[in-house]
Amino acid sequence: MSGEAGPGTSGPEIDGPETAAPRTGNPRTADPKSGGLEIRGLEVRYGPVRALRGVHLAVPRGAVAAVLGANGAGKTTLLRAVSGTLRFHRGAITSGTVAFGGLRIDGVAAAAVVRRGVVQVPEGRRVFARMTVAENLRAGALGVPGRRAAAARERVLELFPVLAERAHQRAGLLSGGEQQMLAIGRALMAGPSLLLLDEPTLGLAPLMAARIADTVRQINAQGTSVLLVEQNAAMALALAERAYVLEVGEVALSGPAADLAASDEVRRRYLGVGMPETDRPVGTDLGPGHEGHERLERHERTRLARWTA
Ligand SMILES: Nc1ncnc2c1ncn2[C@@H]1O[C@H](COP(=O)(O)OP(=O)(O)OP(=O)(O)O)[C@@H](O)[C@H]1O
Repeated sequence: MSGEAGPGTSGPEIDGPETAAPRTGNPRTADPKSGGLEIRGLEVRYGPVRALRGVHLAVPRGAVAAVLGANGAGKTTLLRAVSGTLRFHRGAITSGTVAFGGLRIDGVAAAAVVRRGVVQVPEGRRVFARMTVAENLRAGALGVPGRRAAAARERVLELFPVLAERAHQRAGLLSGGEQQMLAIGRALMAGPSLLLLDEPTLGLAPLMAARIADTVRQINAQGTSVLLVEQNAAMALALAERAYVLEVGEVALSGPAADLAASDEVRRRYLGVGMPETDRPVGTDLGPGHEGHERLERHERTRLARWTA
């Protein structure tokens, strides 16, 4: 990683790549009550492509942490490594650990990671387009006991009243912003302790993006931790307590979000280039992992079919 992105250019409070390790020791022995996410020395590969290297990151319980970085920096890969969905994209953790609530979750199947309370909202608002809004929400509550699912549904509809109004509409007919609300709502149906959000404002008009940001704040205020990946650096730094900047698969900078927002380095490289992709139409940001999304969707459909059979 380039030395130019180190602490010298960014103020004393910001950790450079060498000092980004979280405080706790072995995740196997970490305090389960801490409830936080701890990533240590993470390396991820897609076949010969190394997408992440030596990544340390922590999201304490109840916190919002943001991950910034240019296209291809490895942000989505990081979320996949946490949610156990790498294998749907032909990727694998080749080194390091991911722990949540003091227990290792690397190597744990995606459905089991959800049961541990970690749920990802994938990039590109992957709602089930042909299913209704209500069916999409129900799909998010697979395996959740009835009473808890009903409470989760109530919470979701309170956060997003428009989803109640559109309950019987096909998800594919919703606007981009409404689809994003549905994608977040579906994730919340599982009652997560940690929500992984991948570019939730991508392609949305500024007003809708601000609404989504408000909702993220609300969700966090209700007790859910958030790991937020965003190219809209200004928004992410305003929401998060702590932030990480990924560059070509490595943590180049990390520290309190306010310090990063004030750093010349971050201002020059990431602020003011906040939303370069707002012109992209909703749902077309497929990138190299597109096939994987389809595999993941097939996997979810199979689970759904088993459940409804
Ligand atoms: N399924 C895949 N197969 C092979 N390479 C992949 C796959 N998914 C991602 N990559 C590669 O891994 C690296 C990190 O990609 P990733 O999508 O995690 O970056 P990102 O920061 O989320 O970028 P973006 O903002 O464009 O989504 C890139 O070099 C990308 O080309």
